[in-house]
Amino acid sequence: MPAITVDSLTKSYGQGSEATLALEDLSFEVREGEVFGFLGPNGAGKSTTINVILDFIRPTAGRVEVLGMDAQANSREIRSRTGVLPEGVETYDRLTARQHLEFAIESKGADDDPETLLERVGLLDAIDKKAGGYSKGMAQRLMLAMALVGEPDLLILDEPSTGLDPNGAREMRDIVREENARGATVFFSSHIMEQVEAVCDRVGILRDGEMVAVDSVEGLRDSVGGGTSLRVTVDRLDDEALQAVRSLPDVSNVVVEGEDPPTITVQVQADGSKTAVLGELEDRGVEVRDFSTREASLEDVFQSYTTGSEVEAR
Ligand SMILES: Nc1ncnc2c1ncn2[C@@H]1O[C@H](COP(=O)(O)OP(=O)(O)OP(=O)(O)O)[C@@H](O)[C@H]1O
Repeated sequence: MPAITVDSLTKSYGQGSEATLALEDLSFEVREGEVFGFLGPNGAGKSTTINVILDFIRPTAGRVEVLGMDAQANSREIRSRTGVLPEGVETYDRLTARQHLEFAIESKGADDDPETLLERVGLLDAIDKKAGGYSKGMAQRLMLAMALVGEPDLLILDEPSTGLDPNGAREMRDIVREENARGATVFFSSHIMEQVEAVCDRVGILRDGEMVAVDSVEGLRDSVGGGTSLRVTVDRLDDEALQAVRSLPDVSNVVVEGEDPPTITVQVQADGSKTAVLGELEDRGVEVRDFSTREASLEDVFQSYTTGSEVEAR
């Protein structure tokens, strides 16, 4: 049984000409026991999906099942077995971290110890301080501790690294791993590939309300094929030159990265194709001002799936 099944989900906000189509016929599964990274740029529809999963908003069409139950009919039971780190801070200024946790523990009928949870998220020092005086990162740590209450079967984390410094982001990843090792399924959203590739078994890439890729981190890595990313700055760009580069063998993901100065990035698979790209541009009368190369990363895959229309997804 999958932990989450999203089936033909459509959500539009507003009506008539004012309507925004946030999700369009979205389908995917999160398997039991996996860490699933839900990636997409701002506005792709990640929070909307999470809000439907938790029955905070109702879909326009389609259906969602969570832990084998209907998301709408069984939302109460689903929430009792799920730990949620929502997007944006939702702490109460006048309550301390201990009071926040006591409240969460009582509402879930759990028997966790607030001190143990706060120690795990690195907030034990501030246990009796009011949340109103917390930094963004501290508030985020407190919200995470609340999500961990009651050893949930499913953790849903919406942009969990928001407000965290690099150390905090690393600790967050450690907690995701520990929770997963305990048996929890983890579903987390991010707009930064780097944050998900270290901990995720699989990644789904969302763009404009549609899933454009779902694969294991390994599979995505294979799709970059150990190639090289070449970045070229030129004096001008035209369609003919772009088309010529696109039609070269062993060249993919030709993306116009900037207009001023005109810059393109290209993924090349073979050693010779780098010179072929530069040669092709010069043959078309385009002057190469500068170029650099680096090993292609998953970030390149993410970028190629989520930017502009100048994309040739492989
Ligand atoms: N309550 C709302 N009313 C109208 N439009 C909305 C509402 N909530 C979201 N939208 C629109 O739906 C689309 C998807 O938004 P959503 O917040 O789900 O994206 P997201 O991927 O979570 O983005 P972010 O990374 O910025 O949080 C956007 O175009 C957004 O403007």
